[in-house]
Amino acid sequence: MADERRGSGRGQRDLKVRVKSARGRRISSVRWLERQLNDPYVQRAKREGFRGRAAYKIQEIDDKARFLVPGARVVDLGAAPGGWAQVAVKRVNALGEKKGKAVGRVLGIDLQEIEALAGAEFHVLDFLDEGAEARIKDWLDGPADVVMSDMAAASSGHKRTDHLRIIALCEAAAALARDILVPGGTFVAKVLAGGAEGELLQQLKRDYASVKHVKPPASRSDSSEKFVLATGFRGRKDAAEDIQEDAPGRTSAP
Ligand SMILES: C[S@@+](CC[C@H](N)C(=O)[O-])C[C@H]1O[C@@H](n2cnc3c(N)ncnc32)[C@H](O)[C@@H]1O
Repeated sequence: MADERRGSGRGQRDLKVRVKSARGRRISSVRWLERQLNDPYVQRAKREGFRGRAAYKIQEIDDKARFLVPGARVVDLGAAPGGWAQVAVKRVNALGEKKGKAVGRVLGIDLQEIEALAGAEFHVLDFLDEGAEARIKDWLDGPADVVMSDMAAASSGHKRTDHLRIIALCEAAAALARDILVPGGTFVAKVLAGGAEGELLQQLKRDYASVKHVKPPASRSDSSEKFVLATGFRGRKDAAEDIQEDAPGRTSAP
């Protein structure tokens, strides 16, 4: 977090401290601190060893939809600092911990470096770069059961621009999901108010048995964020052929 101090007196200086929020916006540190101190999810994340309160968003979504199952192969887009990955690692490896059996896989990418996490593999990558999808496919080396995206571009301060940017990220994530998901797979991605719309929503409805928008309790009520949750990937004829070549016989997570 950037921290810049202006003003002369100490009280005045403290009040004028500015911090950079996760989205790059500058907000008052007083407001930010108040929010952190009063936020039960922030305190809980500290107690439970999560890297951020965002972890509870995917935990709550998955508590209802149950796609992070033991053995699942998960792609985590916009994974820094690693909260969603922590939840995924725990859930896809549950059998492994108990019985020492084959475990799931969590592959995360982000613009930023992510601190190592046992059970996950992280790469620094701009998902919008040409060739990003090919690199993820190379690293994954096989199909995925879940593609999840919490990617959010730095806020421009202009609602419509932010909405268009997040939809562009969501569209790119959906395109990857369409290429690598096994039949029955799940796609979950952050969108803003208005949700997935237009061609993206139509495409998701064609590709998945169920498409809905969810706002988990951990997502702040004053935030326009919500998530599109698409389950029961129908499979794509050509995608299915690619997947069979890579991993014969694989249809879904055990
Ligand atoms: C809200 S944070 C993700 C939090 C994460 N799910 C967690 O639980 O720790 C959004 C992330 O999206 C990443 N991001 C935004 N645009 C991206 C892009 N084009 N490629 C990769 N990551 C991107 C940002 O760097 C940021 O770390």
